[in-house]
Order: sequence, then structure tokens, then C-alpha cells
Amino acid sequence: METYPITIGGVTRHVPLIEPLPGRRIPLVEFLGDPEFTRAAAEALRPLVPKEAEILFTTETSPIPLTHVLAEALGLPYVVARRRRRPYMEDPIIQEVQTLTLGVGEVLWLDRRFAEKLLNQRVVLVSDVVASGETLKAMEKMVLRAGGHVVARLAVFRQGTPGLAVDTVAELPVL
Ligand SMILES: O=P(O)(O)OC[C@H]1O[C@H](OP(=O)(O)OP(=O)(O)O)[C@H](O)[C@@H]1O
Repeated sequence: METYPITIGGVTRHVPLIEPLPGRRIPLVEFLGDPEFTRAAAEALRPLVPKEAEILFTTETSPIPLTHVLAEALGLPYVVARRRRRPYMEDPIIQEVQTLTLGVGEVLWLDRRFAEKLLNQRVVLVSDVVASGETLKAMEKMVLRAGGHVVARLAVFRQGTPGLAVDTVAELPVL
């Protein structure tokens, strides 16, 4: 498999090149199962978190370890929007997202008990990669619906031109 070198905070990984859409190859960054790379990315992201931040908000799947490490370093809580409805969810916030990364529409789910943690809070959106920006837009809508205030939108990697302002630490190529 063809790979591409990605370096963040002095840690390099040779990640697979995938072709989610014909003629568009992108490096596939993965934090799951890689504590050293995850720590390096969280450390790089940490200075971008505003001092007034009260809680972090992320999505399944790959951004979860990143957000966990970042939250621990900052001493902040975090909540995670799920990509599938779980049977135990009660009165969840349900938000559609059109992500170009996979070429298909998706839905984010946030159980009410977690949505309540965002009420009147200064929330930082955290992702691993921002491409179209549609996932972050959907997350921002969820925060507003939960009664919170977004104070920063952060992603480790930017890929292409997102449709909203996002603070990132590195650029991924579209090959
Ligand atoms: O800016 P966008 O175009 O919305 O793309 C960014 C999204 O794509 C990736 O998730 P992916 O769908 O690969 O899911 P995963 O985290 O479960 O791997 C990433 O974690 C973001 O959620």
C-alpha cells in the first residue's frame, strides 16, 4: 500500500493513501491505537484552546483519543457525538451532516444527558481533520441547540478549504 509521511510535534507516521472519490487521493490519519502520535497532536493543539474554554465537544471515532488526551491536559470535561443511535439514548439531539470526506450524508446523535453538559458552557469543537467543514458545522448547530456557546473550532489537520473558519496546526495534501 502506498503511504505518505505525516509529522506532528516531531512524531512521524507513514499513513496509507486512500481514494475516497475517484481522482482524489488523501492521507488517512488515524489516532486510534497510537498514544505517541495522539499525545503529539494534542500538545500541538493545546495552545489553540482559548483560556475561557469550559468543555470540549467532539465526534466518533478517530477524534476521541485526541480529545481525551487534550481534555486531560487541560483539566476539562468533554462530550462525544455518536454516529449511530444507541438504544439507551433518551431525547437525543439529532443532526444531519453532509460530509464530502466519505461522499455520503451522516447523522450525529447526542444523548440528552450529554447535551445538558453543554448548556450555558463555552464550548471548543475538536476534530482530527477538517475537510469540507460540514462535520464542524453540524457540531456547532448541536451546541447551539443544546444552549451552549462555541468559542473555538479546532482541528489538527486541514485538508482543502473548509467552508468555515477553523484553527489548525498542519495541512494535509490532496494528491
Ligand atoms: O470536514 P468534513 O468534510 O466534514 O470531514 C471531517 C470529518 O471526517 C473525519 O471523520 P470520518 O468520517 O473519517 O470518521 P471517523 O472519525 O470515524 O474515522 C473527521 O474525523 C471529521 O469528522
